[in-house]
Amino acid sequence: MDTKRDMKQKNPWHRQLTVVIAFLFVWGIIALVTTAVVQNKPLPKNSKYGIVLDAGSSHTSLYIYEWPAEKQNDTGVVQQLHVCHVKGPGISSYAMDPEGAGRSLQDCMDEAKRIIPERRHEETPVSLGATGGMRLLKLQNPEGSEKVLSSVEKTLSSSPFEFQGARIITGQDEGAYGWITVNYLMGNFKQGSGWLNLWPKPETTETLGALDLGGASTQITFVPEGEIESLESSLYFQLYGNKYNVYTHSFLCYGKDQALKITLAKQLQGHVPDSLVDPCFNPGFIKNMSVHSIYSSPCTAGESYTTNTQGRFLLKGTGNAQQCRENVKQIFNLTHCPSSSCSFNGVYQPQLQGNFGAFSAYYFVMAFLNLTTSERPVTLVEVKEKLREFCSTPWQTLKENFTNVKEKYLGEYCFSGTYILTLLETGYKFSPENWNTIRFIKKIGDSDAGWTLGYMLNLTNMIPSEAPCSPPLPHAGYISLMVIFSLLLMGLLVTGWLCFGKTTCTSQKEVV
Ligand SMILES: Nc1ncnc2c1ncn2[C@@H]1O[C@H](COP(=O)(O)OP(=O)(O)O)[C@@H](O)[C@H]1O
Ligand SMILES: [Ca+2]
Repeated sequence: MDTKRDMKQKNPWHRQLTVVIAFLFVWGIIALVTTAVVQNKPLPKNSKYGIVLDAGSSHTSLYIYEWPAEKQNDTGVVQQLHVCHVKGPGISSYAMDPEGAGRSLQDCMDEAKRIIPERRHEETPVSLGATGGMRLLKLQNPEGSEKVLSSVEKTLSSSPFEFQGARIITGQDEGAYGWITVNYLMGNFKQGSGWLNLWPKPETTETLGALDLGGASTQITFVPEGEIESLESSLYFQLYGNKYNVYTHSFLCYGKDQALKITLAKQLQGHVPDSLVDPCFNPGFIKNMSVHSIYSSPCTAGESYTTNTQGRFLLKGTGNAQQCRENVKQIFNLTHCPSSSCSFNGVYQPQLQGNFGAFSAYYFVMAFLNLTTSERPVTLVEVKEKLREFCSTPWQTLKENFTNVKEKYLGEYCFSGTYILTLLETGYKFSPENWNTIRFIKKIGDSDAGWTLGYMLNLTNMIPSEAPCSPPLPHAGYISLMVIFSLLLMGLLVTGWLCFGKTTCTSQKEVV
């Protein structure tokens, strides 16, 4: 005991040194933990925004998208923040009042100004894409369509946002961007990065086909199994390092509103009577129609006709789904096919492949008919049975049961449902066997299925062709590992020092 006390007395620095090292050790741990906590504190939300206006044949919608500024190249980070529905008809209806087209967008633009933080306005891209309605107007009245585009351009470019153009997009682009949207939202464009991704990626990643039904045009887009025979229907994408050969076709005039005009024109066969009995409308349904509204479209312009003196006729429903299907079938020409396989009107289509998401009017109509919400997929037989039952319901009963549904839509659901069935079965060749590959969808997550998101991702270069290089560990993981390893090292150091210190003491003791 005396020897020990002697030693401490002999070495007065020993205790102080231990205290200093212990203090440094504790301080070091506190510093490390504080750094980790501060570094991993969630950053304040730093979002960027983009605006796309979908100028459809029947209406215009303004979509606002949002994404975290630091992650814009990752897959699946862009989300729909808001949608504003423009009051009034689609911009193609303003050919006689082009200024009205631009004016109609103002309310939604003001709404976008309120929603997007002001400091982001200048850098927020805004663009407008017009689809089937404007494609038809351009065919019929090129000057009118230019005036309408200039008018909407004036409104958009006078907003504080970064104007990126107002243009008519091609049917091929409409199909392609719809396909990109649904697959982006489904997370199908998997990124290959990180140290855990040591395996080579499979050649083909499963993607979802896209079926879009509008009022003026309709698109089908999917990745087929083999080669795509026709160059004009073939798209090649390299996204996040994956390669895709995509088939797409857009049928102008086969949107449901134009298809109705063609179906009616086929029944009139150029002679307009005072009344037309039509199986595609409910029994008791009567509508006074103008002959001009049917024949003024470029989709029916080929047909010559003679009309009665008033230029109007009464459309009278009989509600017979089977006969309606026969009438609708007549607008699909199945007699010639110059390729190995076709959909209709001699248009090449490879064998259907994989699952499909059907959106836009496909969804509106099938949702109304209760053909989307079942736990299990609805069969083709059930769709036909539902249509038979719905079409035969008297118009008066429908009106009483669905007081909150727009009368224009309600009156057309029998035709629209039958048209969808015929387009999918007779047109695209879906059968009872692969009918269950179709899902009728409105949204994926919080974002609407449609072409606008894909359009914006492309316009702003947000889908890289190669997977972006990212560090093998996420930031939080990196900091945590650094702290753990540092603690381990310090622990080792202290243990070593204590042991070393003890040995020295012991040997000192022995020596003393
Ligand atoms: N609730 C609804 N029920 C039935 N049809 C609807 C409903 N909402 C929209 N539609 C229809 O969806 C279609 C949308 O087409 P739109 O995008 O305007 O045309 P396009 O894509 O051919 O330019 C129109 O036929 C419109 O009448
Ligand atoms: Ca559309």
